[in-house]
Amino acid sequence: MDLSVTDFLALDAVTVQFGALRAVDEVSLRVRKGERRAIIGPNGAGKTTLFNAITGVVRATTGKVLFEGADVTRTAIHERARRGMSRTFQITNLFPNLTVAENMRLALRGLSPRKFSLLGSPALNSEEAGRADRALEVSRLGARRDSRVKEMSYGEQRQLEMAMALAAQPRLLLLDEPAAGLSPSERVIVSDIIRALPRDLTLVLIEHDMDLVLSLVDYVTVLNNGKLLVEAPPAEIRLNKDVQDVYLGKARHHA
Ligand SMILES: Nc1ncnc2c1ncn2[C@@H]1O[C@H](COP(=O)(O)OP(=O)(O)OP(=O)(O)O)[C@@H](O)[C@H]1O
Repeated sequence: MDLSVTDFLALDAVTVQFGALRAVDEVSLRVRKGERRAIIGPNGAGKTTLFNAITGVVRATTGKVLFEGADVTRTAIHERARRGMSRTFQITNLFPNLTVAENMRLALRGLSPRKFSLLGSPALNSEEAGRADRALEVSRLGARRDSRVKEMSYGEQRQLEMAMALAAQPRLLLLDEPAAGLSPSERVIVSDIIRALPRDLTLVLIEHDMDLVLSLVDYVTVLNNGKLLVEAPPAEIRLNKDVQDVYLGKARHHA
């Protein structure tokens, strides 16, 4: 077996502890290059904390995170980003008074809005501008470059977040609830965008909408109380009794 293919992203017994709470409890998983993986589970299961441990927002208390064979467990966020990890957040992270193009510039330069206003509007070089344009096209915002973020729909704002994450040309893209808060028609747009992403881009996504998620991914990891409950292809997930008890049952009660 080719280890460089099988172990694109590997978590070995990762635990993230907040005081007495094990938000993530000895989770091990392997994601292959080009795979599309969903992380699902009820509220508080540890999904976002697991994302944070992968990207470096929090450090694993114990266990290891390996990215393309390198141990990145203690590596800073920006260094993990430089190695090819990119993510979106559950809550939008945009600058509402700036245009789409200006937000893209900030994302590419990693600047704060304060520095941005002090420096004016530093132009992108042609390679960066090309990347920004391609990411906007893929995210179906090619015609919205000059729109102010605050004038766009929430769905378009989520698309812009995706464009900003894609502009970094990641090899691993992590999407935290990309369809949360969207209308049914906006969900269709976001799922079409995700489906059309290059197949060699490895994708890990958290999503509460089961129909959406099961139609997008190759494999599903279910967390419950910080622990890995089930790993299976989408077709098996709906039929799994443990998943029905723990996840679908709770989701029905929420509805
Ligand atoms: N910084 C923190 N300090 C203390 N506890 C935290 C922190 N971050 C998360 N938690 C707790 O860890 C547990 C897991 O939270 P997490 O946000 O990872 O779950 P989740 O599966 O993403 O939930 P949701 O679906 O509601 O977003 C929860 O009990 C949460 O309250």
